[in-house]
Parts: sequence; structure tokens; C-alpha cells
Amino acid sequence: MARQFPLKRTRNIGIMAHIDAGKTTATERILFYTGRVHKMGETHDGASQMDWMEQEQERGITITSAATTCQWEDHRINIIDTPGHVDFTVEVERSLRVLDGAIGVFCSVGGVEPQSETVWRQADRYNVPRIAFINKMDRTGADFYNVVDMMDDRIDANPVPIQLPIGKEEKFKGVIDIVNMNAIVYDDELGVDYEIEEIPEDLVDQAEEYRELLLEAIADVDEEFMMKYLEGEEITVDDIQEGIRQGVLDNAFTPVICGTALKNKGVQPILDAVVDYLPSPVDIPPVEGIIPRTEEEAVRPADDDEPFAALAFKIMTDPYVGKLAFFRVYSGVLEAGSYVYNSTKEEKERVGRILQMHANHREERDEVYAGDLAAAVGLKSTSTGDTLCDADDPIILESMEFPEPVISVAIEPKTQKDQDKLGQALQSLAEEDPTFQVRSDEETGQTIISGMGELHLEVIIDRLMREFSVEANVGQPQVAYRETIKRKAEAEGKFIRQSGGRGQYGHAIIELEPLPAGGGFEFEDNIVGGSIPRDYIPAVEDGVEEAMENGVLAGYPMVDIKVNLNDGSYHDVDSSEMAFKVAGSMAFRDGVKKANPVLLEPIMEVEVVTPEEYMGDVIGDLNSRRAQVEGMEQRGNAKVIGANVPLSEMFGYATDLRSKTQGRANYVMQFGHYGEVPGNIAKDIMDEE
Ligand SMILES: Nc1nc2c(ncn2[C@@H]2O[C@H](COP(=O)(O)OP(=O)(O)OP(=O)(O)O)[C@@H](O)[C@H]2O)c(=O)[nH]1
Repeated sequence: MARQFPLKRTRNIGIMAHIDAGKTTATERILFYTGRVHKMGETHDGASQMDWMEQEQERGITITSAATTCQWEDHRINIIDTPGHVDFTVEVERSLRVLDGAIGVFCSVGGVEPQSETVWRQADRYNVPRIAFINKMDRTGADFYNVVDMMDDRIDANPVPIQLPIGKEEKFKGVIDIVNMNAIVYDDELGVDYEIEEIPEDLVDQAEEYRELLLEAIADVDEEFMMKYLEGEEITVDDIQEGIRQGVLDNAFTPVICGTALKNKGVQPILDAVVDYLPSPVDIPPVEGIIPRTEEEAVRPADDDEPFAALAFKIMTDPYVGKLAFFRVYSGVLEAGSYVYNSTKEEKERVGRILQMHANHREERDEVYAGDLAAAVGLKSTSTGDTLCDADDPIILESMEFPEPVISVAIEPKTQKDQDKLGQALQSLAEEDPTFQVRSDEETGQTIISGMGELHLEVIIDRLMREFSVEANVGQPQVAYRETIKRKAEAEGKFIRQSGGRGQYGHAIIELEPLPAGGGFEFEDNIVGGSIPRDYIPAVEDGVEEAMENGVLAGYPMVDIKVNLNDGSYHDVDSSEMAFKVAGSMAFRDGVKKANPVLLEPIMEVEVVTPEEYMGDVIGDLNSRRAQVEGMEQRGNAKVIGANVPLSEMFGYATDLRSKTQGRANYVMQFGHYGEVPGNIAKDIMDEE
């Protein structure tokens, strides 16, 4: 069977936004206009099409990203929903990894909020070409030009309006299209019909001014265009569109359009802009990876004739079909019912059915092609971030980077029956979400789950009950502390047993050294002359890694340490992997004690927006939470305070802030870095353990 849409006419896009900017509404309108959904669901009625999960509907926020397919102007558009809440960064990361372009949705009143800033910067890191849609032009206080300025100041988006609003707030009527130099005017309040008209007289000068800015921006990225522009030659609409497309693909500027999703104004132009300006899979550099074993670098161009390569970017448990693995095909073709090689796990797996997800139905696919996004049923071992490929031409694609969890709770099954189900349920959840981790506490035997924030863990516990019917008691959320070392130290581990039967002999001499924050764990093998045989070296590393799971101060995982294995000895008969593993653990524990171990805590970046009259109280309160106030600025008529605050001091902050400011201040917080816990506080934490 041949492919239905040429690669050039495929768009894989995400919609990125701050919570409440209107991403869900915009997505629904897009699906409505592309004809897939025939009734518009409103998020606040809880009838949303994209918010599949029950909790999402109750909370009114989008938590998971689902890939939804629609069609516009002979193009296939796959939309990857991207949440705006920072507790779900992993969802953002994973969608950024597989999309080719994005629409940034901003609220015309709130503008560039801190979380949109975070998401925008994540997208910068992945070089994602973007367009921007300024939504909610109908709201009181709507200010298109202010948002454009904020995009310039805060996120260096180099915004270039290609539309201007006609009117605003309740008088918002439509937009001026400065590419075609005409006006799209909606006839009524609900944007059912529109007319293409001449630009209203009072806006002609402004339209011309912005057209000049647009032409200049294009001239900066397109030499041919620059020549035409400078020599005063005629510039066609095609030239301009071509130029905008170039600017977007080069990440040189961000074209800005506007409207109101809720009132159905300016939605079709979003789709036109996606088709006209965002990249197809062949417009972006081919995906990179390495060949297993040889470790050679390789690329897979977007082409059906290349060997199959895809990335699993989301695992979902579906009530009807069980485990669904969403994947993005970069190259080649995959048939339903065939085998595929999971190069990350080094396993062959059978793909059962392949499903294409639409907003309200699923379509069964016999084959998927380069550039497609679909979901597979039947992949048992595949988890988020794994590469699926052709066994004869294997590759491991660059995986995603996931942040480490910062908060944890102890969880205890209520009954024996729950106990049996808990392990399996937690494992499925961890497969879906790499920022969710499960471990058992060595001393208490309790099951500890960790995640990115209180909301993240709440959602997980909710799902345990709803989807897996596990009843559990949940402890107080605790900060996920870490331990590390501050100086170098040498250490030795010797494990010798010689009582009866076969003895045990393992001996390792190591040196520990601190790595910079975020350095994780490194192991260097400096053994020369076979003082430890090759075969036993991985066992020493395993032993060290196992010992790192429970630090010496308070049993927290150890991070940012390099271990150099420098020497050791062995015994011809008695040495074994087991003995070297134990020796590795012993050496590490011994070394840590000499290397000045310290406790680390997550430090959050907090931003509080408050009316000026409460500023003193807010700062006083932050100071009592060991905050480092980093800056203050005026935004509109409010004060914005930026601070770094230890997460352990932030529990219950929402309630305190509300009562101190009569509910008039807001805050957002996100993980910043791990910092050393001050001595007296560290002592308290260690005493508690
Ligand atoms: N006035 C106005 N309200 C809008 C518009 N678009 C969306 N809204 C409202 O804004 C609220 C948030 O919209 P959503 O579409 O849920 O926003 P979201 O960005 O998807 O939010 P999360 O799912 O929480 O990330 C809802 O009450 C919408 O009805 C608009 O154009 N104008």
C-alpha cells in the first residue's frame, strides 16, 4: 500500500502554552475546523476531546500528551499535546523530542508567563521551529503589542507579527493579514462567518509599518529577497511566504498571529500558518544515533526506503487494548504484525496492531511510514525513550533527557490483596513516566515513590486507585534529598572468606572524586597489568553503583561522584564476580566517609506576583523559608519577586501565601538545582532517619 500523504505534506507539531493560555481550546477548534470533531467541547464543561483522562477533566488541566491526527489543505497534521504545568516537564521533553515544529500559545493578557518561558527555552534547546498565536484577544485587558514586546524581552523569540488585531476585548473583530495586505473580519460574536475585506482605514499606516518590519526580517535571512527588497523590485506574496518559512526553519524569528480560540476567530489562519511555515519531516536535519556495538555515529534521513528507525515517546495503559506505545517513525516502514528490534533493550518484539489516534476515534493502520506518529499494541518490553528499529540495520537514537525527581512519599498497601497488585501497578506507571521512580527503603522496608512535585504524585496515586484498583495509605510528601562528597579520597575494599568449601576473594583500591553538580556517576578503569582480571571489573562497578543507592549520612542516593578503579588483587581459585562486587561496595562506603560527605536538597526557583501593598509580607515570609531573593521587578501594576527557596520550606506555601495576601498573590515554582543543606538543618534530617 502506498502512503497517502507525501512526506512534504506531513506536519508533526506541538502546541506549547502556559496553563490556561487556551491550548486545549485552540486544539479543539483546530480539530473542529479540520473536520474530525463535529461538536466543540469546552474544557470548562468537562467535555473536552483531548483531555482523555478522567483526572484531567476534573482538574481542567492537560496532563498527558496524546498524538492526534487531522488534515488541512491536503496535509496530514499530527498534533502532539504538550502540558503547561512544570510538574509534567517530562511530557514536554518527550513531545519536543518527536515534534518537528510548534505553535506557542500565549494569553493576550498574561503574556509570557514564567512557565511559558521554561517551555520556550526547552524548545530552544531542541531547535524547534515555532510560530506564535496570541489567544484571548476578546478578554478585558488584551494587549497584543505588549505580548509581542514580552516575547522579545523575556524569551528572545525575535517576534515578527504577520497579523495585527482589529479591535480588542469585546470589540475584537478579526485580523489584518500583513502578508496578503487584507483583513479577515468576523461577522458576529461567535465567529461563524467571516469576510475578506480591505484593511480598515485607520489601521492602514500601522499595517504598512509592520509590513516593512516583516520584509526587513525576511531580508535578514534570505539574500535573494534582500536584493529584491533593496532594489525595489516587486515582491510577491509567494516571496514573502517563502521568506517567512525560511526564517522559521532557521529559527531566526517567530511569526506572530492572533485571535480568540473560544470565539472561533483566527483559528483557520493558525492551520494555514502550520502548513505554510512549519517544517515537514524532510525540512529538518535527519535524526542522529549510534550503531550498537561499534558505537559509530549514524543518521537516518526521513525516507521510506531507509532502514526502519523510530522512537517510543509515550507508553499508555489503555482500558481496551492494554499497553499502547506511541512512536515516531523517522525512517523506513513498519508493518502491523511484524517484528521490530528494540535496540535500547536489545530485544526483538512483535508489533500487534498499529493505531492512528484521532481526537475521537482510532484508525487501524497496516503500515506506517517515515514521518508518521502512531501507537503500537503488543510491545511488551518497550518503555519511553527506547529506539525501535530494523534488526538488520540497528541504531540507537539519541534518547530524551529526563530530570531527576525531587519529592517522594512512602506508600503502603491497605490489604494483602493490594500488596500483591501494588508492585505491578507501580511498575507499569514507571514504564510510562521516566520521572516517576519507585524504590524500597533499605531500613524500613517501605515503598517510596518519587516524582517532580506534589501534583505529579497526587495524580499517580489517583491513577493507582482508579486504573489499578489499589488502595494505599500515603505518607507526608518528603523532599528527595541526595548525598555527595566534597573532596577526593582513596579507599580500599577487601572481601575474603576462607571457611570450608570454595573461598571468596575480591580486592579493589579506588579513588573517589567529586563531580560538578549534575555530573551523575562516572567510573574509570585504570587497571594495568591485570591486577584485577578484565572479567571482574564490571562487577566492581556494579558494587559501587549499588552502594551509591544508599548514602552513608542518611541513606539517600549519592550523586555527582567519579570513581577511579586504580588497583587491586585477585586469587586464582577463590575470586568471583560476587566477591569483587562486594569489594567494590566496601571500598566505596569506606571512601565516602573520608571524602567529606554532605547532604543535598532541591532548591526551587520561585516567582511570586503580588500587589505592591503585600510585598513586605511576602518577602518576610520568603526569608523565613531560607529564601535567597534574586530580584524584583514591576509587571503591570504588580510586583514580581524571584527567589531560590529550598523545596522542604515550600510545603503548604499556596495556603500561606493566600492568607497573607487575601488571595491576591500568585506564585509558580520549578526545580532549579541541588544545593548543600546547611549544617544544623542537615543534622536534624540525619537525626530523623
Ligand atoms: N476569553 C477567552 N477565554 C478563553 C479563550 N480560549 C480559552 N479560553 C478559556 O481559558 C480557559 C483555559 O483554556 P484551556 O483551553 O483549558 O487552556 P489550556 O492552556 O489548555 O490549559 P491547561 O489544559 O490547563 O494547560 C478556559 O476556561 C477557556 O474557556 C479565548 O480565546 N478567550
